[in-house]
Amino acid sequence: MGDDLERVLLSEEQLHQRLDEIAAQIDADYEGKDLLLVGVLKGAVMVMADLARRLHSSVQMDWMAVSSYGSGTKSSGVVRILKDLDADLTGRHVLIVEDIIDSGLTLSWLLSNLRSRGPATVEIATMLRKPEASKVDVDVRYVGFDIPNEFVVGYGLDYAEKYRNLPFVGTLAPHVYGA
Ligand SMILES: O=P(O)(O)OC[C@H]1O[C@H](OP(=O)(O)OP(=O)(O)O)[C@H](O)[C@@H]1O
Ligand SMILES: Nc1nc2[nH]cnc2c(=O)[nH]1
Repeated sequence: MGDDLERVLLSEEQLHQRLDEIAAQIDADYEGKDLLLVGVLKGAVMVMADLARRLHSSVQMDWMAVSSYGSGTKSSGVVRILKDLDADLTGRHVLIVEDIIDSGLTLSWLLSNLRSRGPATVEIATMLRKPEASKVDVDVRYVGFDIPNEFVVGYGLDYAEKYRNLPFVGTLAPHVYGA
């Protein structure tokens, strides 16, 4: 995989240090409350696993898989549920866990979908956020890193289903895109 990478944007150590800080914040914010973490497949698998292990209280974890009806690489904001949650959200404290917010359209849809299920609270944690996300009115409680508007892979993020298992976040060399 090494030859396919252009540069490392965030090292494994940087990601883990930031997760330590975010987990401490979440522990403090949800003290005495039952928390349900909702991971958005597939990209959020790494951040979910690493974040959940850092939390001191016992949390529940559930998963959703969604697909945007966008053409090409852009999300359209029209979302189809491929796998729904098992949990009933009524009265629950829900924390959506994402790997990246790019256009923000997926999350905006997800937020209103989950809010309609009667939870006590719904908040969002994302490892990465791109500048475009600021155009959508979504309040993100926990952000790992604000990154430039570049296509990134690793730590759950793929290009054509590859590179998800890289332990860091990086950019791809032009030859990978066929340039
Ligand atoms: O803010 P947006 O522009 O809507 O993009 C963000 C979404 O894109 C990625 O998922 P993707 O559709 O690539 O699926 P994956 O997690 O299975 O790779 C990511 O995990 C977010 O869910
Ligand atoms: N792999 C990957 N998926 C994304 N989905 C939205 N933005 C990105 C990105 O930069 N990389």
